[in-house]
Amino acid sequence: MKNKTGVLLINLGTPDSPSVSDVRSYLSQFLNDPRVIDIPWLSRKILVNLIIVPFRAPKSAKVYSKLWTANGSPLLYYSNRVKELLQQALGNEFDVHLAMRYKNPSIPDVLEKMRKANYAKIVVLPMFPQYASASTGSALEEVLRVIRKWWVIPELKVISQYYDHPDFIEGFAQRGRQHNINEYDHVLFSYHGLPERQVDKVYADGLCANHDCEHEVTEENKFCYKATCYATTRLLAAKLGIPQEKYTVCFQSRLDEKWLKPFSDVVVADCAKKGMKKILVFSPAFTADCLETVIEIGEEYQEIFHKHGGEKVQLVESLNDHPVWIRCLQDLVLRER
Ligand SMILES: C=CC1=C(C)c2cc3[nH]c(cc4nc(cc5[nH]c(cc1n2)c(C)c5CCC(=O)O)C(CCC(=O)O)=C4C)c(C)c3C=C
Ligand SMILES: [Fe+2]
Ligand SMILES: [Fe+2]
Repeated sequence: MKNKTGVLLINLGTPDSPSVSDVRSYLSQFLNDPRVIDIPWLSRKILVNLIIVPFRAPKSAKVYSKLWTANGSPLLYYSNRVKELLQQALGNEFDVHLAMRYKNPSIPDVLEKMRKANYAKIVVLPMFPQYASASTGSALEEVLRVIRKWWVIPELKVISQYYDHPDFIEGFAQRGRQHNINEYDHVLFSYHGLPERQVDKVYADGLCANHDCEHEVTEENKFCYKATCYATTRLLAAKLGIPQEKYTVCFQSRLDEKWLKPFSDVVVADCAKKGMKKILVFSPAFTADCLETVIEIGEEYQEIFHKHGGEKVQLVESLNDHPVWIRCLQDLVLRER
């Protein structure tokens, strides 16, 4: 056992079931995370536990019921598939494990199994291509919180981001090529949104606005989520030959107005108002189908587009268990050897 390397894949997590109580418990764990709702403790407790969760849980539970399949939540189903396929690809020098930042399988439970396996080395690989404190940062903090108490702390390798990995880009490009891009009036690259203040916090001067994040990644902005989302987009658009005037980068799932702009739902409505009939939407912050892609883009944006005169919003399937995505993860792990 000792010569093996343990690989810990981490995804965001999903409720145990679409019931209101399981969704409430999931939202409560998720939104009480100080890296997600980054306001003072008392304000967060009041806002999250007395306002957001009680009102949101019943509504979100209805939406989760639509998302649920015979295999359960797509996020968990595909994360497990990826774990199995990555294990096959890496072979028996590695043990691949999967944990979720929120709910199950939990990071403490999975790490306890890994502690007992006594690995000389552990590679921690969050399934988020672009770094954000609310996703990657939170997952890594939780891993470190648990491992810091171990008597034996093994060699640890942490992969913070891979927004420009050639196989990450190629995987999404292959998903895009399943559609005839020329048939579409416009292409959206819709990323999960973030509060602007969270993006600003990666800078010494506290201001993303002082950097040219829409056009370049530099030493100063390399952990700026906005900059890496734009960088992923440039690489994907170049690979697929989509000219700049034919696509828009936008940010979805906002909780309030001070989140990254332009907002995806507004861009969708504007496309329809301009007379566009068919739009294609990539969502490359997510590596598996989930509520935010299947329902928010596939159903809610479809309704918005239709309401304003558009016809079809086509969501590009996420990487899910695509072989090129598995090759990307395999390369990220082997690089750490
Ligand atoms: C790119 C990864 C993600 C970041 C960054 C992120 C930030 C973030 N999210 C919320 C609030 C919610 N997100 C919800 C669902 C959700 N979020 C991500 C990924 C990131 N979130 C995924 C993959 C999912 C879907 C999970 C699934 O089960 O399919 C939800 C729950 C759904 C809902 O009620 O709308 C909330 C709430 C915040 C506040 C935030 C950063 C500040
Ligand atoms: Fe989210
Ligand atoms: Fe920035």
